[in-house]
Amino acid sequence: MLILKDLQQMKHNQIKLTMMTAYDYPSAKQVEAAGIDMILVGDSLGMTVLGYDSTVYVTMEDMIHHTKAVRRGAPDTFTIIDMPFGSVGISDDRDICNAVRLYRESGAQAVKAEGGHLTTFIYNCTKIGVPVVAHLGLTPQSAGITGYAVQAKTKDAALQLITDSKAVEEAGAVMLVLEAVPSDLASHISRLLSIPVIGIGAGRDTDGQVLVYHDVLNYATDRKPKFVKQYGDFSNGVTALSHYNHEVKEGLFPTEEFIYKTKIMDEVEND
Ligand SMILES: Nc1nc(=O)c2c([nH]1)NC[C@@H]1CN(c3ccc(C(=O)N[C@@H](CCC(=O)O)C(=O)O)cc3)CN21
Ligand SMILES: CC(C)C(=O)C(=O)O
Ligand SMILES: [Mg+2]
Repeated sequence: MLILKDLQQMKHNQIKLTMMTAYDYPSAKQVEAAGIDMILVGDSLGMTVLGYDSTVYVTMEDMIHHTKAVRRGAPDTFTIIDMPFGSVGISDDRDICNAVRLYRESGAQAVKAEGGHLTTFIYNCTKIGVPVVAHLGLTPQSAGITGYAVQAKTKDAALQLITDSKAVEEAGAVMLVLEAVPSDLASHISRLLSIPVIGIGAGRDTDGQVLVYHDVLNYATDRKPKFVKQYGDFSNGVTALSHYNHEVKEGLFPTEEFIYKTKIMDEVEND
């Protein structure tokens, strides 16, 4: 498995870092088999696999449950667990207890938390040995306030994002995810920081990219952000399921090859 040091070294060797979300055993197996560097068990699982219209309903238990399955599917891939809404940013003691619990119960190699206000939290985690990935720009847990719009479009907001990025690095963040920000700004921040900057909707000059598994594979997602490129098509699963439905209704399935055959009823009836 690539460890944190390897991943951080890749930035300095100018090798692009790849990250993809996974939420369960089969998706994790596929991401690992594809050779992707890192898995993010995103709280996007609330939308992609649990069917909520927002990430704010995702619980600590949801995150741990899904991450344990991911670890079984991808035991050799560096895995990051999202801290769900309400589990961080409330009070220093609670925040760190939640990070410790997610880290040790899930088996993930790092926790990720949204927002530039978390420098104390990042510092406290780092001090006791929990690696933290920071997430700035569009932070979906705050969508109730910001919506899902591109962030840092004004000069003040751009300067604030630069300040926050520097601050999370100084607090000890091991990596930074930048979501939905102008590409020139993301490029600047990537050069400014020593830690890897992973972009989603942040242009091509970040140190790496992350996308959501279900978006990349067109797997029953509702709407796609502009930054999504679809590389595969799992929606054709519906065609297969319709075919199954039809064959059972018409008595076409199961055929001989799928049937257990004995003469057991001869014996039962001759008794
Ligand atoms: N399937 C999925 N993919 C994601 O990338 C994702 C999730 N779910 N859930 C958690 C967050 C939410 N994210 C989102 C959700 C919507 C937009 C979106 O619709 N953006 C619009 C712009 C909207 C606006 O300007 O107001 C776009 O066209 O990109 C972006 C990011 C990213 N994350
Ligand atoms: C979109 C990525 C960065 C994320 O936080 C998630 O999938 O939850
Ligand atoms: Mg997330």
